[in-house]
Amino acid sequence: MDIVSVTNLKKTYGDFAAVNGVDFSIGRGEIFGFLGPNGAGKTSTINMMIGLSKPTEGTIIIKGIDVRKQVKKAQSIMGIVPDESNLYDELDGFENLCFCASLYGMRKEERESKAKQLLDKFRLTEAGKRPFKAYSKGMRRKLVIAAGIIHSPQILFLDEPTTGIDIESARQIRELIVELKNQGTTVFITTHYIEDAERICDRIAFIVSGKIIAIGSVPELMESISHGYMIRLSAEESIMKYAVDLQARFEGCNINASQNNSLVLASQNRIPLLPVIQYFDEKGVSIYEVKQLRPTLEDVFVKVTGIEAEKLEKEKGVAGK
Ligand SMILES: Nc1ncnc2c1ncn2[C@@H]1O[C@H](COP(=O)(O)OP(=O)(O)OP(=O)(O)O)[C@@H](O)[C@H]1O
Repeated sequence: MDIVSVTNLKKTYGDFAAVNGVDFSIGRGEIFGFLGPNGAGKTSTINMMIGLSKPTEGTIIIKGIDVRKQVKKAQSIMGIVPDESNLYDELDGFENLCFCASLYGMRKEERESKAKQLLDKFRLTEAGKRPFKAYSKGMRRKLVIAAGIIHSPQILFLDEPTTGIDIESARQIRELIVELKNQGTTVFITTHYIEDAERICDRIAFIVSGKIIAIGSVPELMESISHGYMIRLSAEESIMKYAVDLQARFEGCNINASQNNSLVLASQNRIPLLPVIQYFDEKGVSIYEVKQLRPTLEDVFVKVTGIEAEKLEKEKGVAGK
């Protein structure tokens, strides 16, 4: 059952359409990812969904609530984690969390115990006594996320949660997102890290220039590009010299050199393995590995967007990734 339904969403700044007719829905308990390069319209979309900015056109319904008409009611079931910190520099970690909890009407005892629990979960118990301004980038991001989930929201919005932070903090954040999903929370996440999207998202939308150009689960997106069949053969010695002969024998196969002592066979049809192995056997060459190669989400992204995956990840300064 869908908890979010977005229809024909548009945001224009003057003549420029930052979000240009976007439609998607999110199932309850799903992790839904928005993946796209700088300026694609990710933050503009999330800001409209959380009621921070008004759509130029379109509707956003969250758990039956029209966000444009009942923004406060919709926000009461949301957790919001912006890409920039929204916490107080002078307050310590514990005080910041308690303050956020008080905004959601949580009682003193409940907010203090939840704040302690979250500091512990993010391994920030010691840091919880220090002012927020003394935190590293990774610690800041973790505390902002803790503040966004302190009231146990039904749907969590995360804008670029792992951008520019250390590997360990990014891993802890991914684990937490999956844990929240397992407890029934729906998660909307924007990212330009293909690997993050592939690892944790149930469904992903690729957004470029304000439009969704592909949407689906990771396997669905992978199936959407015609890749044919590819296998890689690895031997103890160089087998490149057999490439021309192999190509002549196995019609429709393209043979490419891979690294070291490997060859890659590609074909639009299934490649019969036994005759290929027998061929090498007859030549006295033993094949120690045969691996089927599948397209990655990165291949799909590059194919449907025409944007190099490396460019996408380099855009935001990925120190520590
Ligand atoms: N307030 C604004 N006024 C004018 N243009 C804006 C405004 N906010 C965003 N834009 C433009 O809208 C486009 C989409 O911006 P948005 O921040 O939504 O993209 P994004 O996908 O989140 O990018 P990034 O990964 O860089 O954060 C960009 O071209 C941006 O310059």
